[in-house]
Amino acid sequence: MVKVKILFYSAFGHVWRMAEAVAQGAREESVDVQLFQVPELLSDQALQKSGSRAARLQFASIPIATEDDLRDADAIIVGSPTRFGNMCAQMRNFLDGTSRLWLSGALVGCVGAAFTCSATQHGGQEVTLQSIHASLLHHGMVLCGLPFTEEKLLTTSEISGGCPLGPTSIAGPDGTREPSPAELALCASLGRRVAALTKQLRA
Ligand SMILES: Cc1cc2nc3c(=O)[nH]c(=O)nc-3n(C[C@H](O)[C@H](O)[C@H](O)COP(=O)(O)O)c2cc1C
Repeated sequence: MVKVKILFYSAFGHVWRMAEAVAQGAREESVDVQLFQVPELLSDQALQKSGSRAARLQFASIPIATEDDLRDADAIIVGSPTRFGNMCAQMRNFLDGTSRLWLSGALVGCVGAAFTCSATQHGGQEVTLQSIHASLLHHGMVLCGLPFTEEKLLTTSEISGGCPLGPTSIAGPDGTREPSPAELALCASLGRRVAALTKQLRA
């Protein structure tokens, strides 16, 4: 069965919620879906101070990925919060630890995609997605995004994340805005698209 792996980091839960929606969409295509978070780099004390320790408890049961967990993936979908207009250090650190996969060409031809969340509407979402895409392309992966045939990409009546590079969400300056139904629908759509494309490539 086609294996779709979803890899994410989340400090306050927004990217985790998006990851669950991506997974739900992929499962609709009857593929094997696994969710992983990447290792934390901050101390418990630092997490406590930032207020993210409690939020992270909500998804503490999701396994922490190792490089080997990706070896048999047919598709990898990566989610990271936007940090200073880029992916977060935890995701960068994890991807930097995938040299053995790169050296063996294990991910060449694997399907890849990305999603992100930022505090502000123009806080660097597309640059973050591109930074993830660049790493996936270095592994020889085939990228999947969201076409403008996605109805929710053209929603004009509400402020919403999402772009052709992938699903996005806006947490708001104080982090209280949750991913909206339209944004989660785009996450699910990406999951479905990646799963369907991977099945076609593997057939
Ligand atoms: C160190 C740091 C840097 C950040 N940089 C940006 C940024 O460049 N643009 C932006 O809009 N939001 C920025 N944010 C806000 C995060 O993107 C936001 O907290 C995150 O998307 C929430 O996702 P999460 O709940 O999954 O952690 C930053 C947050 C932190 C802690």
